[in-house]
Order: sequence, then C-alpha cells, then structure tokens
Amino acid sequence: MSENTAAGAPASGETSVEVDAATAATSDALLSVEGLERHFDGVRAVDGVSFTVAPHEVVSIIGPNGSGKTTTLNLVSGALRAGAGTISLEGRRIDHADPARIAEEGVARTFQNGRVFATLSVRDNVEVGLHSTLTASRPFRRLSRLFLLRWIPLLGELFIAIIGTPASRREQKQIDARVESEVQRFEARLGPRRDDPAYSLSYANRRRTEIARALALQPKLLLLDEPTAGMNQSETAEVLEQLLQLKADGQAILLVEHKLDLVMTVSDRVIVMDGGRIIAEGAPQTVRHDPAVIEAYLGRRRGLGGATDDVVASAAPADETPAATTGDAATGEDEA
Ligand SMILES: Nc1ncnc2c1ncn2[C@@H]1O[C@H](COP(=O)(O)OP(=O)(O)OP(=O)(O)O)[C@@H](O)[C@H]1O
Repeated sequence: MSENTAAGAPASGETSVEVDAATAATSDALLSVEGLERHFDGVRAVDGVSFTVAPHEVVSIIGPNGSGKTTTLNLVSGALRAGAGTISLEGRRIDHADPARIAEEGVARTFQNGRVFATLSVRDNVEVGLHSTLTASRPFRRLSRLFLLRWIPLLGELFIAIIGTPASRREQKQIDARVESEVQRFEARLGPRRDDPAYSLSYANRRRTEIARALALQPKLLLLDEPTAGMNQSETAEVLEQLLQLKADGQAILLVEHKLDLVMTVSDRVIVMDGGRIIAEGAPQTVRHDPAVIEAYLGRRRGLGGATDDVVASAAPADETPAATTGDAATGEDEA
C-alpha cells in the first residue's frame, strides 16, 4: 500500500470533497480535525489528534522533535492520507481529497525544508501556484481528474497557450498582477531578484519565495511548516513582522515552528504535541507554564540549560543551528 493511501480511502481517482452535514451544522470552525491518526510501521506519528482553527485565527503546533507536527500538517494538506479521523474545511470533508483539490478548496502550504523550482525565476515560482486557479487558459481542467480523458485538457491548454484568447490574455494580466503583489510583499528581499533563478537565491529568500507562492493562492488557511528554520535572528524577526501583518489582515494560519518566542508572539492559540498526541492547548501564556509541556521539553533537553519555568520559551530544537547564517556563500547573496 502506498504511503498516501489510507484505510477507508476512496477508490483511486475519487477525490471528492464531501459535505459533512453534522460538522457543518455544529461548527463554525474554518478547519476542524477530529480523531486524526497516522501510523508508520508501528510508530504512532499522529495518534488521535483533534483541534480546530477558527476563521482569522493563528494557531501554532509546537512540540519536541518527532512529536507529530509535520505529519499533522501533511495530513491536513493531503500530502499524506490519514489512517483514521476526519478533516473538514468549513464543514466540508477534505480528508479524502488529493493535495491539488485541497489547495483549490483554500488550503496552501509551505514545506519544512523549503521547496522551490530551482531553475524557475522568483516570479515564475510564485506563478506556478496559480496554475490550478486558471479557468480561461484551462477550460477543460476538471477533465484532468478523469485518467482516460486527461489528453483533452492537455491539448486544450496547449492550443490556448499557442494562439491565446482574449479571456486567457485578461486572465494572464490578473495573474501577473497577483504575482507582482506577492513579490512586493517581500519587496526589500525579493524585489531586486524577481527575475533571478531560485537556485541563485539565499536559503531565506527561497523560503520567502515559497511563502509568496502559497499566499498568491489567497488561501483561506495557510499552513506554514517551520518558516524560520535555518534563519538567523534578524531574518526570523522579519518573518515575525510578516506573520503579524498577515494576522492583522485576517489570514488564518496553522503554524509549526520551533522558535517559541515567535510562536508566543504571533499565536492566538498554541497546541502542544508529544508522542503523536496533544498534551496541552490554550493561550500562549497558559501553555508556556503548563507542567506537562515543560516536562515534555525537559525530558529531551536535559543538559541544555537550567530547569526553569520558562524553559519552553528558550527551547530550541536539537537539530537547529542557533543564529544560522542563511546568506548562502555559493549564491553570493548575503543577508545581514
Ligand atoms: N514517512 C515516514 N516514515 C516513517 N516514519 C515517519 C515518517 N514520517 C514521520 N515519521 C515518524 O513519525 C514521527 C513524527 O514525525 P514528524 O516529522 O511528524 O515529527 P515533528 O514533530 O514534525 O518533528 P520535527 O520537529 O523534528 O520536524 C517520528 O517518529 C518520525 O520518525
């Protein structure tokens, strides 16, 4: 069985987004996760996890290495299929939908290790995310879900790409404007490099490009997996500013992040995972002093520092290089 196939998943090719009447009737959550499970060869990576994200809410998932945070994001984004449990977006079940369909429904994500198309420019990387939203240039796109009829949308797209239509040209202008506005969000960093290939960017700029690509979709819910991993202090502070701006704009975010000062500053609510389970949940200040949370962190960090109440605030992941410099020498990009 492939990793992305779960028990109880629909037959191949069936990626419908079902309306869960019970959930829709009882919940006004944007995202609702109920009894989620995913095991890997006996490892209970996610083991009965339930939580919600309200519209406009910023919720962070924290926890020691290997506690199941990334697996949870992978399940919500459809990169992995759950073994059990439900995931609903605005009351509509998405746990059997494929990642492209979930993105169309309004969930965009970034990845823990940053994923960009190395040979594409910054602008093209941002635009790639918008391909799924095209309608005038992809008039038969719904057919691409039907395996035997996939050649029809492909031929249609090719035809329109070559000859163009007034509608497809109008659509391209709108796409260009959207891409430009997302690049401008990171103008100081990405602006001068908008036409540079991604392989020539610093690590931090690749992360910014990835965030811009996700935001270009104007998602209802943005999933960010360690957006500051490998960034130094000033770069992390920049990301924090941008997250606070997104929050002020009303963007709902589900954030996985190890830099707990950032988490405590930006989050409305914090979920703490350990061993695939949620061990605490609440307002940042409450969670920070929760004995179970302190124990979960201390249990893996003996020798890192003193056992104080505030250990959670200063905890850093074991594999994270403090103040890592992301100005990539090979690229010639230097970020102070
Ligand atoms: N594809 C996989 N195959 C086997 N085991 C996996 C796989 N993905 C995750 N795991 C295991 O599931 C558990 C949870 O992993 P996960 O990456 O979700 O944790 P995490 O909290 O995100 O950790 P980190 O903070 O280090 O990124 C770990 O024990 C991990 O080794």
